[in-house]
Amino acid sequence: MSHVPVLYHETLELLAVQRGGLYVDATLGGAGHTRGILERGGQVIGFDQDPEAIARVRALRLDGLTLVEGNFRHLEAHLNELGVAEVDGVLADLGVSSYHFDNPERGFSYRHEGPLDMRMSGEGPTAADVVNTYPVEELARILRTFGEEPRAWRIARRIAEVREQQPIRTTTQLAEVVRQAVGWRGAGHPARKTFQALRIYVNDELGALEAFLEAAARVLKPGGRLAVISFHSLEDRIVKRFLKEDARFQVLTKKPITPSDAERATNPRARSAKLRGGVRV
Ligand SMILES: C[S@@+](CC[C@H](N)C(=O)[O-])C[C@H]1O[C@@H](n2cnc3c(N)ncnc32)[C@H](O)[C@@H]1O
Repeated sequence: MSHVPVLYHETLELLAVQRGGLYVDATLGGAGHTRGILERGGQVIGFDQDPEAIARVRALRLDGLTLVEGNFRHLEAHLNELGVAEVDGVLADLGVSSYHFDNPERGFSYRHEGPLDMRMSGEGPTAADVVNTYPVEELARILRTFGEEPRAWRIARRIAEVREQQPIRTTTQLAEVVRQAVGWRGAGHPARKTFQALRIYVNDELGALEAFLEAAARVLKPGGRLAVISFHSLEDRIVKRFLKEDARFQVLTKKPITPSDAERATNPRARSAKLRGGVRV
């Protein structure tokens, strides 16, 4: 298993890494982008809420990297604990990594049989808890809001029927319930949006992103840069609006930077990536 960093050169260029500068990588993952910052002479404080990701990167023993196991929504508090008041750049490459998708035990993929978990941090309610205990109206709202799933009601009702008989415990069980509810017409698995919705909800990804952007604005030095890679329209909308409307930033990306044809061809995970950046004024 490995994770190929998305928009690698574009992100490092946008961050304008300076030798001796201090950077936050809010989403370490496999430390792909972090290695690039370190190679350019920057120091990195790297966050990940997933203990497995932190352990993997710790084993790499990278010079110049300080590790923080925690949610990036608490960026400012963690930096305070480290005695750091301001930094030269902040990067976030949002969502889950290939390590998550490729490990069936984490429950992120409808393609592999595994427990219906989806928690990045391993704490709090699982996707199975949500699917098996939430009222049908609330399930439908989650699928509509976080999956932009037009057939949310139909799927939620089918989930409610099935769980009356027995709880839905695995990824492929849920994928099959969704297929029963809506059929399989177009390209792509019919459960894709349902899985996206549950993942975003279980990890409160949008709430964390909003808190993170606010914190980034407070910890960046004037002239410091913020770079964010998002993978779906809900998070991209939040990043775009924040950079445009917050007077503390000047937008560096009028249009988002997207992967080249070559990157799309070699890394399917990159296909929906959008990179946006701003400079702290
Ligand atoms: C797309 S991967 C990052 C990959 C990394 N840029 C690389 O090149 O190897 C996102 C990582 O961020 C972590 N993550 C997602 N949301 C987070 C949050 N709110 N706080 C801390 N870490 C988070 C995930 O656990 C995952 O390891």
